Amino acid sequence: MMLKLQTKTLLALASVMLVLILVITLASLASFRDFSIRAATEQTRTAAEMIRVALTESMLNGTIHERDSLLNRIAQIDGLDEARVIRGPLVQQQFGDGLTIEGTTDTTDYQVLNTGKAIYTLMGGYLSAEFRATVPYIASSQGDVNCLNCHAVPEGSVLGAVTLTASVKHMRTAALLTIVVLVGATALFSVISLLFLRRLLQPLVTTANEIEQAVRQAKTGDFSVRVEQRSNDEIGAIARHFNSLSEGITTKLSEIRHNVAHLIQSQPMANGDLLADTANTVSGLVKVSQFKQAIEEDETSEEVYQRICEVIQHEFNFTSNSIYEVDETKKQLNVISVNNIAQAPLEWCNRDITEKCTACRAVRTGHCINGTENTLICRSFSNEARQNGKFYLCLPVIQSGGVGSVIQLVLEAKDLKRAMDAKPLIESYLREAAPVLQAKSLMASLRESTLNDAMTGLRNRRFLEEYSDTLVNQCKRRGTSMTLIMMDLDYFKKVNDTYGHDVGDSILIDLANILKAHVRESDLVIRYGGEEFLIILPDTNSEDGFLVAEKIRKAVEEHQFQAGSVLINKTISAGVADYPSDGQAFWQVLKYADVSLYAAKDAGRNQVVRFTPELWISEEKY
Ligand SMILES: Nc1nc2c(ncn2[C@@H]2O[C@H](COP(=O)(O)OP(=O)(O)OP(=O)(O)O)[C@@H](O)[C@H]2O)c(=O)[nH]1
Repeated sequence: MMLKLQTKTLLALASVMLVLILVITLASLASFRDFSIRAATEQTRTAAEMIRVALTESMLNGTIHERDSLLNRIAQIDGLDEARVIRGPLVQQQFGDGLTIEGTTDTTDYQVLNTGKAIYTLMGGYLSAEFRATVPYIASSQGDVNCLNCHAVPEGSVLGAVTLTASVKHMRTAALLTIVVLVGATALFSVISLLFLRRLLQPLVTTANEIEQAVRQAKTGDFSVRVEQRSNDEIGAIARHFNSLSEGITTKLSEIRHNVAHLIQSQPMANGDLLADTANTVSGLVKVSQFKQAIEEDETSEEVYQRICEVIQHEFNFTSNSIYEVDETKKQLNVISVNNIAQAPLEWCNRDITEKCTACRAVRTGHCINGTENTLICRSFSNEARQNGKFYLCLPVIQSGGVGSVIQLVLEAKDLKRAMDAKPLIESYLREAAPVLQAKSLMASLRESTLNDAMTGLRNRRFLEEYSDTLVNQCKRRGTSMTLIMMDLDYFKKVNDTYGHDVGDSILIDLANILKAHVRESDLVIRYGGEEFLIILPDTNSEDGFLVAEKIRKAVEEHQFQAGSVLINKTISAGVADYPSDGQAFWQVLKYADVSLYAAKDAGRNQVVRFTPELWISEEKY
């Protein structure tokens, strides 16, 4: 059980006071007892001396036989209760037993007669009111009267003793009275002190209780509780400072909250704990900023999407999700990832969204599609998923005013609240990702454009420079060969000269289409120079490659090109070389294909020549 501050202080003070009273009582008792004994000792010693003098005088005067009445008179002295003389053995020997009362009565008498030392004692215990003194009379030849004149005893021997009893009752009464007064005064002082202290502690205790209450509330994020300022002393100052601290925290937190709301464009999550909520949201924003830094340094949009996946999975713990991207034509949706797996098959939406991107409601409207309450809001959400109790939240990523991609969270009933709470922060991530994704895709298409030939749409020589290593590595990895076909239009100059460059251009475009139409999707058609084209056939040996080249040659020969208002026929010549059987270096094989092309030209054109080592007569090394 926790003792309150006030109770503890009052208990401590009460204990101190009790001990003080006890000490005062005991000290008073001890000192009064000591004083009583001293006073009674002095009194009885004086009385004993008087009796001795009186007895000596009686002996000298010959009235010793009247000593009985002398002792009775002495016993009448105020404060003395009894005076009794005891005759010692030597005196008894000399003068007989004496009076009956002069015999020894108790051990104290014997002890005094034997030792010659006086005994002073309180009779009957510590608080007794009766004091007894048994004082010996010692034979001495010194002083006024020589005892040895009358007593036939040796010097220093014990003649007898006198036992006196005196009442110390009046002293005890006085002592008890004093103690009562002292204790009473101390008790009164204690009570007054306790009351005063209680009054003094009251504001401190009340303020402390209120602060404790306010701190308790503050721990739950509620800083609205204020403490009443009851005085102008330090306690009042504590209350005042506490209030201004709470005020400051509330204001600053509200300010932070306001700024955070501005940043995430929504009210931050609020579970009632202002501090914890704000801290959570701020740390969420810090992560958003770190995310932004990371994606800016990423190279491709794929890496950015990968990071979005990681955030959704690890930061927000939504494992079922999809990411879709609107393609360049703005007509289709590409699946970027499903459940964090890149380019996985569609799982949560119908196929129609990939064929027509406006089938996706998020793409069509550019708004967040909240399928957490009504899963029928988007018809493209998979029926199967709906029947399996799945919900969804689709967040569009807006780029240049249009939807660039869509992040879809697929949820179970237990995740709905969590998803709605997380939505503003996820949207913050997406807002940061949007311009970066746009920049990456612009960069990619820019880069793509530098690798393509603008007129024919074919890859260009620059692409070949970048891609040749990949092609070679693929061949090595798969253990296959690839065929390079270098081809050139025959007498193309004539076309330009006769029909003009525009006709020449259109013939080149037509030729590019013929070439593309006669190779596989995986083959590469490159505009290598003006009217020179290179076809790369991966995983193809030179025999098959030769057949492809021949097929193309034939197709061109049979094709009629539009030259202004007339149709004309054109032919091509081609040289075929094979990597790696003709050469170990890509550019060497390319040169061999070129050499073969020129051999075809030399042989009369409109033909395909397969490279043979005899064709290579140059000393030039690669
Ligand atoms: N219209 C047009 N002509 C081009 C283009 N690139 C190159 N040429 C022309 O193609 C012609 C090539 O001529 P030549 O190298 O003499 O070859 P050719 O006339 O085809 O004769 P052979 O190759 O020997 O059969 C030149 O007149 C170039 O100007 C282009 O993009 N458009």
